[in-house]
Amino acid sequence: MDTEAMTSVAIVGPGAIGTTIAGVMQEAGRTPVLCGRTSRDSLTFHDGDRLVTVPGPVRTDPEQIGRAVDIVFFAVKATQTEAAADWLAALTGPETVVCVLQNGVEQLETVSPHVRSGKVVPAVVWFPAQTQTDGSVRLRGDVRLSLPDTPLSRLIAEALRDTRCLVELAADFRSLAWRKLLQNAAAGLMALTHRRSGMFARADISRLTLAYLQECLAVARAEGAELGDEVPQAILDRFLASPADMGTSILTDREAGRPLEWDTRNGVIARRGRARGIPTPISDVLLPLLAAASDGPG
Ligand SMILES: NC(=O)C1=CN([C@@H]2O[C@H](COP(=O)(O)OP(=O)(O)OC[C@H]3O[C@@H](n4cnc5c(N)ncnc54)[C@H](OP(=O)(O)O)[C@@H]3O)[C@@H](O)[C@H]2O)C=CC1
Ligand SMILES: CC(C)(CO)C(=O)C(=O)O
Repeated sequence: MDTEAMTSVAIVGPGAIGTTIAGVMQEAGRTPVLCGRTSRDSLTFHDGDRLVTVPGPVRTDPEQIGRAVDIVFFAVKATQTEAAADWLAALTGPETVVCVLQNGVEQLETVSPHVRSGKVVPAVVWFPAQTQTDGSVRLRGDVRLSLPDTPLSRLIAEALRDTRCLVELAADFRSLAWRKLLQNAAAGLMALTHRRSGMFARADISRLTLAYLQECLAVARAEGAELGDEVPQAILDRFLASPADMGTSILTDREAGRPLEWDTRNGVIARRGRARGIPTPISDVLLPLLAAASDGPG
């Protein structure tokens, strides 16, 4: 994998995040192989200024994949990892590197068992993107990823070189990943209320968010994340500074009646807290509500 020209790239999960990464590669003159669940001729994303079309087709049958690629961006929801595992089997060989574009702190545990090379790079995805009713993707921020500072991550950064996706190699990836998880955990409140960022301006929601983030922070620190006392307020301030109509991918799923990534984004706090003897009373109330909003009878 010495030169850019030789690097073959596939995107599994051409949704909001997968389409954005396909789009930035397309802008730089590199068209990835698109692998999804729904057959489509092309993908489109726009950011207000630019509209980018990525030629397809979106392939839907892993058995039609003839050979392994160099790099896979794996961007299905965490709830869809098992169902998409056949793509990983078809696309990966001994040298393939899989970069997991999912929220959470457990990508290595959940995705590695499906990757024969064992070469898996977790990512923190910082940008908001949302699929619109016409199937196009709306990008609402600068395209930015953080990866652990390792040789495998440098191959991913190289594949995205000269695109508008900023790739940061983080010395303390664990802390960054937990910082992002805390943001996602708080965003889970939007899925419960069916409201967008504007709701954080309510005094009662602000108080609940801060109390919940304190609980999450205690667990994150016990897990080895180095996060300061200012983090809960900084996360709340970020929601307050966002456009009032800014949503989150778990709210998009809630509105579409799809399964929610509640365990990956919120359940993990209670699970890890329990394992470390840290009480999580707020999670203990929120989790059954998120779980019931996602799965099961009624
Ligand atoms: N959206 C955002 O702003 C952000 C999302 N994230 C995280 O990124 C990850 C991806 O989220 P997002 O892009 O929003 O999710 P989307 O639901 O928009 O995209 C998921 C894509 O995966 C496809 N898919 C589902 N099952 C399979 C399968 N078995 N095989 C192949 N493709 C499949 C879906 O197909 P179909 O179209 O048929 O449903 C869809 O195209 C999540 O972990 C999320 O939390 C992180 C930061 C920001
Ligand atoms: C964009 C962001 C940060 C909002 O919570 C996110 O991670 C998501 O939508 O899943």
